Amino acid sequence: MTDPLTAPTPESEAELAFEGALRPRSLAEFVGQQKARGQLQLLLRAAELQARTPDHILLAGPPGLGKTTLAMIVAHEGARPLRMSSGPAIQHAGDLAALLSSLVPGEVLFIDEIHRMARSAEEMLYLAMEDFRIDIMVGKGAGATSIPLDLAPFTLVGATTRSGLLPNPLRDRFGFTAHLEFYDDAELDEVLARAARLLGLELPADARIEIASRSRGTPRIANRLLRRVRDYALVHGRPADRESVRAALELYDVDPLGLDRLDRAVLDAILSRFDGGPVGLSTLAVSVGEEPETVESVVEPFLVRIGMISRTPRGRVATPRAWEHRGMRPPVRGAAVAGTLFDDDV
Ligand SMILES: Nc1ncnc2c1ncn2[C@@H]1O[C@H](COP(=O)(O)OP(=O)(O)OP(=O)(O)O)[C@@H](O)[C@H]1O
Repeated sequence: MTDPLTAPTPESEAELAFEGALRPRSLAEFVGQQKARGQLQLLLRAAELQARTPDHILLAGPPGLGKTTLAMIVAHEGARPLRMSSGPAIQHAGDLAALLSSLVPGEVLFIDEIHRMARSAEEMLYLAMEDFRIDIMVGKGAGATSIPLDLAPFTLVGATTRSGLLPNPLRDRFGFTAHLEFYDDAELDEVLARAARLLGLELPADARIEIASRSRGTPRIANRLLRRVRDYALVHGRPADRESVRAALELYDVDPLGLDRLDRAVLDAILSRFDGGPVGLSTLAVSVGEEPETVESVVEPFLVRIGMISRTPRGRVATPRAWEHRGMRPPVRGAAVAGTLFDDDV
């Protein structure tokens, strides 16, 4: 169901390679996120002046806004080695112990989707972050003992699309949290200009604006749309101009606001099946055949941001703009909205 153009993470090797080629390598090359960038710069410089490892860093925000890129930059700017892992890969404390005990001094450890790490590993991480030490449990039951193991000093960079799911003790151990925001059109224009330059593609300003406005505030999506436009121009022997952008994006079903199939399915479900809401998250996710997490972390933030839906204590509700955008009329409301409140995870 997820659209490959706007899917939260790369779905193929080719896509990964394409993303890799366009990834900024330094803070100076990193577009936008001015506040987070300035804060990070200060933190890295202070660590450098004191010849120590930088504080642990938490990067929070929707997919595709540059969390992995920033983790790589933290390593690159300090000429430190980088180890990459992810929450789902750490399902036992032992997985984390193996990872931590093999770090070299000064290494940057990036854990993507850190909110999905096993609880037992999370607890081990507290001590590791604070004291660069872990306790390894040996044996079972009454005879079990713990052996302390010193670790090399490291910087943990955690990334999460759901910072609210992180337990407070873990969140508190990060020296700095950057909340990445959606990019505005001017920033996406800059991302696209840079990408076009790297790809050796001539992309006029009006074509860039057209792509930027359909990129859901997300550099990953801007770069993907650019790739499709480049293909279109190549196959049709046309310049990558505004007409090519429009034709290519129409072909791929990306509407003028950047809504893709899943966004439209979610909106249509709220409008048609639930009379505009309120509807709870899991009911909504089931009705569009998606995981609640995808609806919550990928679809909703953007629809809320562009004023299509609002989150209320009783569930998701479509706004007048959503009715208008989908060319539908809101129903005439009676005394109560019936039949939608059978899940409580709003
Ligand atoms: N500020 C930026 N300037 C230029 N390009 C960017 C920027 N942020 C992201 N990108 C581009 O978008 C792509 C996706 O970024 P990245 O993988 O860092 O996102 P992410 O937030 O880690 O996503 P996920 O949550 O899915 O891991 C990168 O390949 C990079 O080319």
